[in-house]
Amino acid sequence: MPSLPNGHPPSSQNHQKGGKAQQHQQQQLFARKRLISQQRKSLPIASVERRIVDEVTKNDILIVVGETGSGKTTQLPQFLFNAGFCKNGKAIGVTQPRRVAAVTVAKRVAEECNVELGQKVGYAIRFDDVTSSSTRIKYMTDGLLLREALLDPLLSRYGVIIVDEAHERTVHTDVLLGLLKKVQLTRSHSIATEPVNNTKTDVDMSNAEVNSQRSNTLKACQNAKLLPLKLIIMSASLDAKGFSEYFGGAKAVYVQGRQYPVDILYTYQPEPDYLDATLITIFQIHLEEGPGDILAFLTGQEEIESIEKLIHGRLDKLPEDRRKIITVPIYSALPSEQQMNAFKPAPSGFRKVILATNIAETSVTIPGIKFVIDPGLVKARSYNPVTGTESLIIIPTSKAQAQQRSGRAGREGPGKCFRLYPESEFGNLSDSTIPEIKRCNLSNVVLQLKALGIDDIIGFDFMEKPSRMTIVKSLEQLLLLGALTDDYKLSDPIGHQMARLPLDPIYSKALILANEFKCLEEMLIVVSMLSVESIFYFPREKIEEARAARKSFSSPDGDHVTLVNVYRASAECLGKSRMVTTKDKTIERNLNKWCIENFINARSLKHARDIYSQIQGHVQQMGMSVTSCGDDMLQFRRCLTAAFFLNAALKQPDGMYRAIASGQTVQIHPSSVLFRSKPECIIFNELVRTNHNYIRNLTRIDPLWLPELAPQYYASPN
Ligand SMILES: Nc1ncnc2c1ncn2[C@@H]1O[C@H](COP(=O)(O)OP(=O)(O)OP(=O)(O)O)[C@@H](O)[C@H]1O
Repeated sequence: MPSLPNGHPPSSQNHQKGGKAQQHQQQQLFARKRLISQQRKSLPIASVERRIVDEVTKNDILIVVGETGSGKTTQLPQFLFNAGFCKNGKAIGVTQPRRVAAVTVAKRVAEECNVELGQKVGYAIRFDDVTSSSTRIKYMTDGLLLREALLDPLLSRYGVIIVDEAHERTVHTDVLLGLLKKVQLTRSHSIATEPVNNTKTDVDMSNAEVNSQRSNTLKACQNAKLLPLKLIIMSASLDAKGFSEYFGGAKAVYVQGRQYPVDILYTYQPEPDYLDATLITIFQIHLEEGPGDILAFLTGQEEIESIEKLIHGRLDKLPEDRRKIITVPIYSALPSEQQMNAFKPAPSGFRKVILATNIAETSVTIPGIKFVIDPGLVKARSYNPVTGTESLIIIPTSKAQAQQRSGRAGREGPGKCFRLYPESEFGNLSDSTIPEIKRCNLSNVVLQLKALGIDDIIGFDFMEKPSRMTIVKSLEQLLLLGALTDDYKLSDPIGHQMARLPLDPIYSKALILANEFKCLEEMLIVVSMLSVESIFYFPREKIEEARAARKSFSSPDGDHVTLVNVYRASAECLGKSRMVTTKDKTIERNLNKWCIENFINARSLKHARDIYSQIQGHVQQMGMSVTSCGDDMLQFRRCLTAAFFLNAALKQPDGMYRAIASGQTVQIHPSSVLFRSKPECIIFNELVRTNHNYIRNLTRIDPLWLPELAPQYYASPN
């Protein structure tokens, strides 16, 4: 019998209490299992299990289209597992465009299968792998599967790959589709074999190990008879015809029926201010509708934060008993643990209002959501290959996106979706979203394809080809960054190192250079801080105090050094080493306090610190040592120039700037610490297009450094 801490045996009363509690817990568990089993049986897909298994058996490529919530993501992999598709030791891989979906769906499926997460069912996303050698159903982001292909070019550990939410057409999905087509063809022609088991991820290995593993895998596959790869393309809002044509007339299966109805409501008139309309709708639902949580779609972190404040401001004016609302933000720049808060139930009696970007648009089931508010807008990437500039713009959603958004309601019972535009406008929306590959800089894609051994990028079998000009521009950029040799092959070691870092090529190069310039610590800080949104926080009611607080960190050298100052100060305030992490509760409390006092966005800073430690792990694995240049900011600015030389701008007589590479006229964003001083020459990280071309995140440089540090670009006669 276990004894209590004071040495006494537990009393029989305690024992009884423990026994009752345990019994109650067991009853609850049993009831939950029964509920889940009933839910599964009632899903529309449950009635076609046999048919789906037959179709997958007969067809190597299958397109599955079914209503949102019909059970595709959670059930189909289980059907295939139960039908014996993993008997040969192979796994079923399911890709998702977003991390949050991969994680939450894996958790649900593990629960449905009654197994521990990471065993039979697991997930893997960038920086977080919850799988083991026994994992047979693996949810992951599409980007992660692409990285796996770097080491295992024939994806030999998978018997089935399901590309879920293919309608989203992210850049990764499109590249993956082309790659999977090629892998499938190669695998069906290969001879003889044993499964190739890679348990290491690329970051665990040195360059030589990576190359040797790739070539071993290739040899094993060539000498081996790999089972053909089964490929399933899935979505609720898919252009099945287009996908079928791309895959040589692949068969499409339609799963009929939805679980619960969702009422769609439109406004009579277009709304002049969608944020205000969102706010009004939230309160209308709260005051007039029955119980149920609300999911509102907004376009970004800043909007989410401002609506959050407005909600709380208005709540204060309501009678005490009507104030029971909790707000939960969810957007991609939020760390995964914080994203998971959206999935936790609201305290009893409270209504949860989730303020989300399109990150919560597909695949996820957020328990409790009954009402969806959709203003019909989304922030999307846009790329101009002529100037080589990428920017984020707010555009109307497509019909497919609107359908996905409404599909987040009606998953546990009937729901309502409030579209904040007239019904006539819905008819004018485009059917599907323009594939991201047609509206972004492709340097990352080209680098990945080169690392996969695919050299002919223009000839690659994309479902929809990006423009030739965009590809050429990306090749040029990679050449200038030193990732490619003169004959456009991946350079060694720089190109290989850049491909292994899970960052934009320009940031990967910045880290490699910083290692040489002995300021890797500062560059890691900058890359981490630039990976999150809005470090500084300017509440309207305390704007002067917030400005004064920022001034205390400001550097006349520019925004990058200012970010380094913030990061260092945050660590110093904790009295720890500079690189302290934020896992400890006391540290977290101190950090929060410090952030409030200094008008720093605590969420963003914590996220930046987490990213810092993750990338630090990567660069250390690659053999780099994280040294600091201390206060020698000259050295650091020179390094920034060597890395971001493509984004240099010169002041013009009228006070505007000319971006040297694109020739565009740009101006300094008012949020920059250099807004007033307007130095002669600067490098910048971001071009934001509103009614002006604004540049953000700047550093003052000496123009003479450009030909010295980037002779490949500035010393050439062109
Ligand atoms: N985490 C969860 N908690 C509660 N119920 C869930 C959860 N995940 C899934 N479900 C239930 O399972 C149903 C099917 O979900 P699933 O994600 O498989 O549907 P889907 O057809 O893939 O939808 P979508 O096209 O929107 O991704 C949901 O409607 C919901 O009832």
